[in-house]
Amino acid sequence: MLNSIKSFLDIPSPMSLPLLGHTYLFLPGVTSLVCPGQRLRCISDEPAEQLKSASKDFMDGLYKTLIGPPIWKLFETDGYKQLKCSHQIIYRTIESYLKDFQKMYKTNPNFLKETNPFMYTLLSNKNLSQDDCNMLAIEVFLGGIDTTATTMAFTLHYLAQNESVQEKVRQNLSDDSYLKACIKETLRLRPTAGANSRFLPQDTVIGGYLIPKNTLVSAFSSITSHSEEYFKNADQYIPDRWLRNSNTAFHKFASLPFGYGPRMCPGKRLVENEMVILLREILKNFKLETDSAHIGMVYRMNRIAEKSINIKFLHTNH
Ligand code: HEM
Repeated sequence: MLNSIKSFLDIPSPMSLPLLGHTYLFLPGVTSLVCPGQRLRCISDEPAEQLKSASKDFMDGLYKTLIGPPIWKLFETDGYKQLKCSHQIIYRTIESYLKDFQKMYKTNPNFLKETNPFMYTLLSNKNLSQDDCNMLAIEVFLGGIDTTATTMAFTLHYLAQNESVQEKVRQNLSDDSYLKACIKETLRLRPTAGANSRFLPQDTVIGGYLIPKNTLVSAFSSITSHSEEYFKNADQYIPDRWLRNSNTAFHKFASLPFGYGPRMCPGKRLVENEMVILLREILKNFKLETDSAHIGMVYRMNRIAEKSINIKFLHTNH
């Protein structure tokens, strides 16, 4: 059955979400041009704070708006108001930054190409309108906020819980592969996306069933990634299973935290690098401890921790 996931996730379907008078384009490939750290570095402190709180409201508002019957189409519900207000803040902030980049593109395109290839690619694409550029830039922020924060927080939680794994990370800090294995193991146990979904553009046979065109099909890899059928000791945090030299083999579609195919997450490489850099700095300087035992996930727009993740950071030189 897992092999059949490929048949529909591989569909190069264009996807757009018309909302709030704009169209979210989700163009594959475009956001993958963002360098690590760039999306945070180009925004100064105060607007970054505003964006942070607006993006939380945006995710909450979007969830409340899309989860129930669409009464927001008849009148503005509280969720819709939250969504609209946060969207305006995000849109205005990004728009003003984009204007600065546009000036730079006109006066010194080569400098922009070197220092911000993402913005250069957006602005030099003649098929994109001003609104398209704004929406794609917004995607880079919104696509990566909750997902990255949740994965970071859970990785710190698992490392705090598993002292021997934490020590092994510290001993292998110069080599990214063990830290990457920890991130993969966090995403296996606590993936921020419950499922990967596609609307079928044509009638498609999946796992022996004929599914009609336009049906929304979801592969719940958050279930298979937790299943003993695919992972031995599935409930345990064992990053070693992801190392190249480990003897454990498992199906490549059993854990798909970044999706698969033309619409898979374009932020994957960026976020892996960001998290490795941050985790390495934290573990160099701090020993992690926690009193929390099990922390599950709840569904919002992305899956997030069901409660606060509390971690003690103890200076290693004390
Ligand atoms: C741990 C962090 C992240 C996780 C777990 C994650 C996960 C995902 C998943 C599961 C999808 C849907 C893939 C599919 O349907 O096949 C997705 C799509 C997307 N992600 Fe991420 N993501 C993360 C970070 C980021 C970051 C940092 C960015 C931006 C820099 C980003 C931008 C996007 C965009 C734009 C899409 C839509 C792609 C499309 O539809 O073509 N993500 N992500």
